[in-house]
Amino acid sequence: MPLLRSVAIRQRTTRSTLAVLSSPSWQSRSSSSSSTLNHLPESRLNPSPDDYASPNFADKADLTIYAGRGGNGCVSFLREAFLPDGPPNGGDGGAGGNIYIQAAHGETSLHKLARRRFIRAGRGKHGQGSAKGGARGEDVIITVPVGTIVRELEREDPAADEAMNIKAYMALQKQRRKEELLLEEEKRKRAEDLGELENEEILDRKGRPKLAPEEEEEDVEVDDPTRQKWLLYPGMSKSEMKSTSFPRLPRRHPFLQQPPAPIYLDLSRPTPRPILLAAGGIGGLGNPHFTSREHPKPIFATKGEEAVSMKVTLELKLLADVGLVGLPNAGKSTLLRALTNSRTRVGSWAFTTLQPNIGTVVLDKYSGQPTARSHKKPSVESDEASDAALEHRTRFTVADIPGLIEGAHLDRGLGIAFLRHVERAGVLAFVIDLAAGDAVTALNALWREVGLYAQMRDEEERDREAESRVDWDFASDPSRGPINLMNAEYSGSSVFEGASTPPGLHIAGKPWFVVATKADLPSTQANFSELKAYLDKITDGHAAHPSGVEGAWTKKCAAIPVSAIHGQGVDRIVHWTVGLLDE
Ligand SMILES: Nc1nc2c(ncn2[C@@H]2O[C@H](COP(=O)(O)OP(=O)(O)OP(=O)(O)O)[C@@H](O)[C@H]2O)c(=O)[nH]1
Ligand SMILES: [Mg+2]
Repeated sequence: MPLLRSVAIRQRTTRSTLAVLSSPSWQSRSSSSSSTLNHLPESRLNPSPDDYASPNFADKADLTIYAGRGGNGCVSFLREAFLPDGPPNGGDGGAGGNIYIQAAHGETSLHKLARRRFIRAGRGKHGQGSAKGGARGEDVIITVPVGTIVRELEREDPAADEAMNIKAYMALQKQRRKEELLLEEEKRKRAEDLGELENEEILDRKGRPKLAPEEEEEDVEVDDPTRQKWLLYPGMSKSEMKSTSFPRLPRRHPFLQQPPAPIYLDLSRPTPRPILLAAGGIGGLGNPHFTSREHPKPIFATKGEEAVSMKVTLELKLLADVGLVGLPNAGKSTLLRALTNSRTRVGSWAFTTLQPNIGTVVLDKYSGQPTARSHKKPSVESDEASDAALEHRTRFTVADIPGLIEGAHLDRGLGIAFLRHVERAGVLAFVIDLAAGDAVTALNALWREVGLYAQMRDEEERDREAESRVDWDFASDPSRGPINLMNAEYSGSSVFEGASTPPGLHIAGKPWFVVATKADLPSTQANFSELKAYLDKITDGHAAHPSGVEGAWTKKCAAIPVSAIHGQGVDRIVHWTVGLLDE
């Protein structure tokens, strides 16, 4: 045993000496793998490709949500010594859990929801004997990032269907009774016309008019849907069940009204309170509710209501103030690093960035004193909170998205999936690599993709609106429409107002500027001067807006030369952006 131990110790020492011996080579290997891809010294702005933070991210999630169904009422009677036939004491069923949605600042991604796919609220517990009511089902609150859009795709509402069935059944019964009465009257008239002899044949023994045989056959019994809602004392036979007469179903009102279909929510601000998506089913009533003279000992209770289930799709549009748009490898991520504290990935190949990144530019250095002053006067329409934010702008956010390539609007590359994040940005910054060919051509190519994407979105939005309009007509109920509980902007009405706005203007109308990056590289001067001349022409109105959209923003098209990798010229971007944001 001691021998074994000594061998083990020796092995360990040899391994550790090996480690010591090999440490220089290991270090050199690690330094080579973590070195940058260019000759420049490694820094925060020129990091090695593996020096980055990559949070989990998803900007879409399809969910199926199930509200909880109500618990059943209970049929029970008090049983005590010397009290063989006690009064009914069945408890009521608990209500099912509701599903709410809430937008909160802490959330940044939908990846957790995308993985969950199904969300169920708790079901209400059944009532019990001794007048014990069932517990309520547990509610669920879905927390999403600010900037999420919720769209309902499909809904199943068994309670509403049941109510419809009952209504239809009632109408049918009424109609049938009316017809019967008419028939009776007719027969009586006929009987009066004929002599008393035939009279005996037509009227049956009770004096009611006899029905013709074929009429009796036609009379098909339709099952009473209200019977489905009752729950009978356990252990009763089917025939007993059929023969039991039930009282009228009591009218129940849910505590929370199910919002009408289709739900459409634009959660562009944090919601102070959760918003209801699916209301849980109502709990059933216990048998004491049905005690009456005819039913002194009711052997029935009502079942809990089935609850709504629906398919919803969540889409996150990041709410950044500035969107960086550029070809792959243009230097967007480096620029984001230079502007903010972001640790997004940087690499010298196309499609380094695979997911949108958001960074925050802190203007006040956390002192509460903005360095770049906002000159915005408070506007009347916007509410106080946003005014306050504008008055003391201490920070703004920048979104870096994967590079766009030609044909991105046709879903080539990665860009299209992420262009929607730029859609909401207040300002667009086109990042153009001065060392990668003609800057004007690059700018035009980028604008073309963005413009085509914008037009496509407009068409999509219009189609969607048309579809929902058809639905409303069908329902012939003007109050039904996409609800927007937040009073947040409903893009269907505010942005896309039919033929009055040219397609694509909601993006082309945004203020924009060009960041001409990699200006530190040799022979980029001429390229920059050409770009600047082109932008001046656009501002003066001698050249058309590169997107080709009429009425697009051409107020002050600027080009700012920077070297993001050295952090030079970046301050100008900050000042220029604040100026545009406060326009
Ligand atoms: N010389 C120089 N190189 C730069 C500058 N900015 C970025 N680069 C380099 O350009 C390469 C691409 O930079 P990224 O920031 O990853 O480019 P990107 O636009 O985010 O690329 P994708 O994410 O693939 O679209 C990297 O090797 C950077 O070091 C700059 O100002 N000067
Ligand atoms: Mg990138």
